[in-house]
Amino acid sequence: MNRFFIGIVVVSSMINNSYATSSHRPIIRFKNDSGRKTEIFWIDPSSGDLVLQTPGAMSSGETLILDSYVNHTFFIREVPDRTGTCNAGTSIAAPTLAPCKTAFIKVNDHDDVFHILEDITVKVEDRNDNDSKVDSKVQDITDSISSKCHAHVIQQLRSNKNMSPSDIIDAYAACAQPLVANQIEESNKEIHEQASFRTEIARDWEDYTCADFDLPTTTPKRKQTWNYQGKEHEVGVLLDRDAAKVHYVKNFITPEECAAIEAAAAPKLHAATVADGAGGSHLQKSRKALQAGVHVPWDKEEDGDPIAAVSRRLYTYINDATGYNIQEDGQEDLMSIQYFGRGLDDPEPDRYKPHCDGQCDGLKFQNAGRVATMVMYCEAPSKGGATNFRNAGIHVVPEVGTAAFFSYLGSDGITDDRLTEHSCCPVLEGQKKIAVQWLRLGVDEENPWNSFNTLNVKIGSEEL
Ligand SMILES: O=C(O)CCC(=O)C(=O)O
Ligand SMILES: [Fe+2]
Repeated sequence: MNRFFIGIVVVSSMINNSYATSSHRPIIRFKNDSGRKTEIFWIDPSSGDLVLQTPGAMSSGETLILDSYVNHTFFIREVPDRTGTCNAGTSIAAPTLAPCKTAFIKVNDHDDVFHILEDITVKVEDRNDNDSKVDSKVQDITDSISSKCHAHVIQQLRSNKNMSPSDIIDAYAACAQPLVANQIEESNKEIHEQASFRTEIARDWEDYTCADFDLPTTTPKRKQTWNYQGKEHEVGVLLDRDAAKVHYVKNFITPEECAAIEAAAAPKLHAATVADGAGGSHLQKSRKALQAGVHVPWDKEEDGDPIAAVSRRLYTYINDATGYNIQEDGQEDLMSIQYFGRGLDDPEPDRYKPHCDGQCDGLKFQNAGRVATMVMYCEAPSKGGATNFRNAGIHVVPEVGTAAFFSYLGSDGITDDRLTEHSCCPVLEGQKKIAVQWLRLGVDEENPWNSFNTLNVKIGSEEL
């Protein structure tokens, strides 16, 4: 076989359409950019059977073209090499016989290209991803509106030769306005459909990833080092957007610092609560853990107090990573959170379902809200308990001493649009102990965090 051949396989008849939810049949492409062999299966929704679409596996560089149906799901699997090993020769931490990586995708009504990447994650090239397609679509729309209105104005000019330049402009505007409004409505509808599709995929991803105890921490986009007081820390940059950053930082918290936080928390541990959306917070099923706030003794910082030391380190890291320039005055206490595993069969395990710590609605930031979080892992469970960012496809497996940092406010004052939504997967075996600092912007000594309710409205200033 010609070794420069880039295979393209077209399959159209292997999938039956009895479960189609739309008459549109998107043409989808799987492009194997993973550098290894993969197999793609269609999941038959009636039986759950995996139907192989790539007999003999798909080599790296090959493209598989399918005409599919909206809502159909495909399962992608890395094929072990001749030695039975997966991930061989990659930058992914790959001990021999590391588990083969897998992924799922769901088809929407676009003719999408699914790029299978090195770590068998899937990057979807859709209209949003592809600037040139967006540009040409915008061009098509403006061309269509302007040619319609041009014709309309010419017609008016023919019947009324005395039109003044301002009449002509008015006539053009009267024609274009409803067309533009109509187009905006159409676009909003499309954005809404895409958002609900993403939410659906994210829900599946959350369930699959939390159930996969062997899933490693997502491979960072890049690694860098952070130097603090003469010590180098490895940083993995997992997500790097202006309004949404996720990093891990290794060797961030010491056993002594963890012990000091846990000792201060021990007498005050109580069931954790969740903001109720009406300004207060209550016990909720979505969050099952024990927690206690730990006051940071800033006055003992100079004496080397371990809680103050790790707190200073985390404020410095967050300001270095974001430029927010957050000060410690008026901030929330450090929170010690503990989850206990009660076995694989526990119907209601300790966990924290997907949530945002602060505002993540893609809207203007409301003063005094949370803008960043530092989760520091002091004890790691043996099964479950990863921190999972389902909308960003990021999974952080707790490792004692490591911290997960995330921030959710852009430099333009607009908050993240759900990419930093995260969960603590069910903790099934062992214990997970973390120290969490939620950081706010706009609080200070005179306006501390608890002078605002959970809607960030200053207490006493609510409109009646
Ligand atoms: O347990 C974790 O990994 C995340 C905890 C969390 O999201 C929180 O306390 O806000
Ligand atoms: Fe959280």
